[in-house]
This record gives sequence, C-alpha cells and structure tokens, in this order.
Amino acid sequence: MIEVRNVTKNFRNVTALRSLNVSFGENRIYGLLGRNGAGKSTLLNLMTNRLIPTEGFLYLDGFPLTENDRVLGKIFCMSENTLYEPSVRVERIFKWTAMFYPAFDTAYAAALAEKFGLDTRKKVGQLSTGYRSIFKLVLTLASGAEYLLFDEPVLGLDANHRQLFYEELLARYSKRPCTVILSTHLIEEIASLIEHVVIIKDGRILLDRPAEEIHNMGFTVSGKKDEVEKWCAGKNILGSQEIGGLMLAHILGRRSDIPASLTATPLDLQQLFIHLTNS
Ligand SMILES: Nc1ncnc2c1ncn2[C@@H]1O[C@H](COP(=O)(O)OP(=O)(O)OP(=O)(O)O)[C@@H](O)[C@H]1O
Repeated sequence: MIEVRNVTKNFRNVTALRSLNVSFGENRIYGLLGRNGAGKSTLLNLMTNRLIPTEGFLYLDGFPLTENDRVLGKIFCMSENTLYEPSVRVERIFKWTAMFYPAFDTAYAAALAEKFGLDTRKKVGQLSTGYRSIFKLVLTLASGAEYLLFDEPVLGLDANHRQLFYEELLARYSKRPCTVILSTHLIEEIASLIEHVVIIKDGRILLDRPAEEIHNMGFTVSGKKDEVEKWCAGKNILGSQEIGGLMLAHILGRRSDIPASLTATPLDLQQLFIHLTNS
C-alpha cells in the first residue's frame, strides 16, 4: 500500500498539495481525477521521489518512500518526455529499464510495441507525439512493477490506440494483478475501468470512494422533457441535457420510484466530477 500522510508541497509561492492524506491499496485500479492544476502530477511525482514533500511523509508497505531506492523499484511512473534523451533509440531504453527494474518483461515490451506499431529502432526524438506516449505506455506496462502510475497516458493517441491501451491494461491487470493509478481528463473513457475514484481539488482530496459507491450517490433520469422536469421538481439536480423533446437529468441522492414512462440509470462519473469541481 502507498500511504500519503499529511503531505504539503510548495513551489515557491504556489501550494500544490495541502496536508493531503490518501492511500492506494494493492491490486486495484484507481482513477486520480482533478481539473487542470489540481495537483495530480505533483502527487504522482512525490510517489516516485521526483519531488520531495515540503511537509509530511509517504510510505510503501510501511517503509518511507523518500530516498529509498529499494521501495521505488516497486513503483513505475509513466514519465514526462523530458526524462528520455531524444538521441537514444527506444530499444536501448528498454534495455536500460530492464537493468533498473529486474521484473521488466522484454518479450512483452516487444510484443506490445508490435501491436501498437511502435518501431523500437527509432530514436525517442524521432517519435510523433502519439508514439512518444505509446513508447512510455509500453515501458510502464512491461516494467513488472507492482504499482503502475499513468499520468495522462493517452495524450495524442488516436481512438484505436486508446482502445488498444485500455484492453492491454486490463489484460496485464488480470494476468498479473497490480495497482494501477490512472490520471486523465478523459473520464468517460476510463469510467468502466476504475474500481476506486480519488478526486483532487486545489491540492486537497475532495472524494475518495469505491466506484460502486459513486454510482449509488445519484442517478440519471431520461424521458420526455416535460415529464422529466415535472418529476425532478424539488430534487437535487446536478445538471441536465436536452436533445429534441427528450431530457436527461442527473440527480444527487437516493433513487426513488420513478414513473414507467421515465428511465433511470446509475450516475455518470463525469457528471459528478463536473458538479463537484465546478466552483
Ligand atoms: N515545478 C513547478 N514549479 C512551480 N509550480 C509548479 C510546479 N509544478 C507544479 N506547479 C504548480 O502546482 C499546481 C499543481 O500542478 P500539477 O501539475 O500537479 O497539477 P495537475 O493536476 O497535474 O494539472 P494538469 O491536469 O493541468 O496537468 C499548479 O498550480 C502548478 O502550476
């Protein structure tokens, strides 16, 4: 388990994280969500020792994370582009990674590269934006680490490659259970994948709950506009959408009986996110 205890991170005059407490348990897929500048990357960078907390501590299985290379071998974070020398070939970086991460699976990395059409003889600097993301995805998936941290994993990927990534991530997860932390703005795409949701707002944890509970926090009602409006009167409405004469209303609270002419579905994570982080 990764534990973040009372962590504050200041950058000169900016406080990115404020006395933050959160834990990431074993063998679970987490969605780490937040608006731009909320503090997601800062948290991921603290978990991989790229940043040092201003205050507070981080632990992995009870051992301090800070300046502890032994525990860090268990965590792999899909890094920023700047960490890789542009003149080095992808295949060489695979070899280097295998030296630092003994569980790195070279055959699996090669198979993934082939599936995504990544030419491993290319230099990092020659890769397109999408293929740079793919290169880092492959490294992370094949790292063999127990904790896989993905910061904006599908940046620049086309729809087919994004789909392939989600499929490969699930295949990796079911074959060899690990903890996955996905930080992304594409909430709808990962909603069905994640088992636990952590939302950060202004450097603080706003929500930390199993996905199942979130779906039960509210519901969406759809049907003819006038009927939906009538039924929703007096309820806690998060938001609504209209298409032609039809209406979709997202409601916070316990689901009660609805008329047969209306349809109710579990609350959409994206709608809840927008509502919680809007102000
Ligand atoms: N190296 C840095 N120097 C100064 N300020 C920084 C630095 N890194 C992050 N910050 C600031 O800390 C805050 C949190 O940034 P962070 O990158 O963690 O947010 P984020 O949630 O990952 O955002 P995004 O979704 O836009 O990537 C922001 O106000 C950002 O400007």
